[in-house]
Amino acid sequence: MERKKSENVVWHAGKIKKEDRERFLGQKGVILWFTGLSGSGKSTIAHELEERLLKMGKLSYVLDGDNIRHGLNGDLGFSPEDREENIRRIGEVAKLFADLGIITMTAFISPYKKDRQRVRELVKDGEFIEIYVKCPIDELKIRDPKGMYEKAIKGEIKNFTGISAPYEEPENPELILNTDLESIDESVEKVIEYLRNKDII
Ligand SMILES: Nc1ncnc2c1ncn2[C@@H]1O[C@H](COP(=O)(O)OS(=O)(=O)O)[C@@H](OP(=O)(O)O)[C@H]1O
Ligand SMILES: Nc1ncnc2c1ncn2[C@@H]1O[C@H](COP(=O)(O)OP(=O)(O)O)[C@@H](O)[C@H]1O
Repeated sequence: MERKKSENVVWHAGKIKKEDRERFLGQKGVILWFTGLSGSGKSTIAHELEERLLKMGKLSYVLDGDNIRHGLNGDLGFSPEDREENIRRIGEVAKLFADLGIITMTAFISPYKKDRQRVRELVKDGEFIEIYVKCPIDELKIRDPKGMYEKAIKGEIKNFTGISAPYEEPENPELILNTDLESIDESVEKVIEYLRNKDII
């Protein structure tokens, strides 16, 4: 989607920098970008991780459909163009949250490689952590908590990711969580270990 660049708008740099806020919080501001099919576990794992991090004294926040697709992106549907715009806006919001020093999690299918890559390029190296929440489609058809796959298979929902719309798998994600093989706790622990190893927490 072509967007008009803002003209005659001058960037105003604040006195307080990201590093100052990070020192204040005792953590690094990063984006944990969960990507994967509907029902793979993005939202479940992100919210569980948010709770675990808070118990450890670390501040995080989950951007997901509840606070984005019902609000900021309430005007967008599921065409390729709308999904692209969905991810573009979420990327910009996630960048702002990470700039605050918050461990920012996003839980969106984000099916297109180029859209995820564009978000990666918004922030510094190491600040975009792509987490592929992987689960075979056959398992998702069984989980199907909202009956969405059943409807999509019957053709009652058009362009449904994994059934009638594409999902482009990450090539080199920082982490892969196999939610058909590991428990929610094991996945959460893998992310915490990654954050510790990279001195993010
Ligand atoms: N056509 C189609 N394709 C895929 N998903 C669909 C579709 N229509 C509705 N839904 C429900 O919307 C949720 C996914 O929205 P996302 O914002 O994550 O999608 S995307 O990143 O823009 O592709 C996801 O809901 P949750 O699983 O509750 O997140 C889907 O079930
Ligand atoms: N190992 C697992 N990891 C994450 N979710 C799991 C796992 N096993 C079963 N589930 C279930 O799968 C569903 C995942 O739903 P959700 O987190 O909303 O997915 P998404 O955000 O990717 O659409 C939940 O009902 C969750 O309880």
